[in-house]
Amino acid sequence: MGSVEVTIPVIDISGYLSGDEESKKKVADEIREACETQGFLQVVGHSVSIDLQERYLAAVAEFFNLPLEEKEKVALTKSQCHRGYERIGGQKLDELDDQATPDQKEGFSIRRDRPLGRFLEGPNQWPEALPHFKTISMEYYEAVHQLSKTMFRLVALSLGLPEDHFDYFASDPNGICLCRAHHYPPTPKDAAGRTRGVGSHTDFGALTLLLQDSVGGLEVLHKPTGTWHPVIPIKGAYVVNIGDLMQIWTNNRYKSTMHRVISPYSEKDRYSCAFFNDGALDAVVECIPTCLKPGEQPLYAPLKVEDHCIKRYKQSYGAAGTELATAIAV
Ligand SMILES: O=C(O)CCC(=O)C(=O)O
Ligand SMILES: [Fe+2]
Repeated sequence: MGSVEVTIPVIDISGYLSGDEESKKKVADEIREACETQGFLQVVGHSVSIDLQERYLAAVAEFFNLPLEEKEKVALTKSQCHRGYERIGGQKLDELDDQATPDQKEGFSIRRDRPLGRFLEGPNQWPEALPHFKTISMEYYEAVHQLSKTMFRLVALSLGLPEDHFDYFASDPNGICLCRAHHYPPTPKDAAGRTRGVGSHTDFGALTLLLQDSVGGLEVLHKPTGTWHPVIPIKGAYVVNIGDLMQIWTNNRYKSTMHRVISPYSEKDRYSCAFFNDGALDAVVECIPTCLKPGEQPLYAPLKVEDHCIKRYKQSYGAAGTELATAIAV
């Protein structure tokens, strides 16, 4: 695939979690290097157990296996706060091609459960046909949110900032984190490599943690050559990538990289789950002064998370995203 080799670094963070100062520095250095080059890395030696990941992915597979009418009972289109089931083609995430076909994936989104409030704030929807799905999903949500907070701490250290610099954002109890499970149906040989699981996009938030099974298909763009490179699945690992907000904070020092899911030939279904930490609606993201080199100016105006999310939801959900944004504006 092209003549350049792009290897996504695998970083073991157990030394950081042990609290040993030397190891903390080493891990922070590795994170910096990965964020400055490709903006993607894989994390192992973390706090989420393989047992929990496996139980969760098994429950996700059970959910997507339900008859369509059961899944439609908890459809995202019935939610006023963007939670629940998205059928195949519900979202179109392609920033490179206007004519692209909608994404060939189903999704199921959850966030923190709360009363209906502002944009994206409200209750989750749960399938009655699968009573244990709520318990395991929320257990997984809490565990991956915890790891997300850890990753923000590591990113802070990697930028030479106090370790708790992003805590207000990553741990805000009013945060609008999104945990979205995906199902990509098997791809027949004649469609392999051409089926768009997810179109090319960057992630809107600050930092994404993705759990993927062993099927593969996630690819990242190497911008200088325009070539795509696979993120090889590693059992138990999280693919961590920089999102748009972190790119703004760091004035492009940390890269929010285009990625996509191309479906390889497979008789197996692919399952993945992405956790996006977008902070709270009122958070304002702007260039961190120490990320400016002498003589440099901020490349982006300060951005309120709420405005940014409304814009990006409209872009990727079309009419449905617009309805959602209008609903909250009144
Ligand atoms: O399922 C995957 O591997 C990636 C999904 C993704 O990039 C996204 O949901 O933003
Ligand atoms: Fe993504």
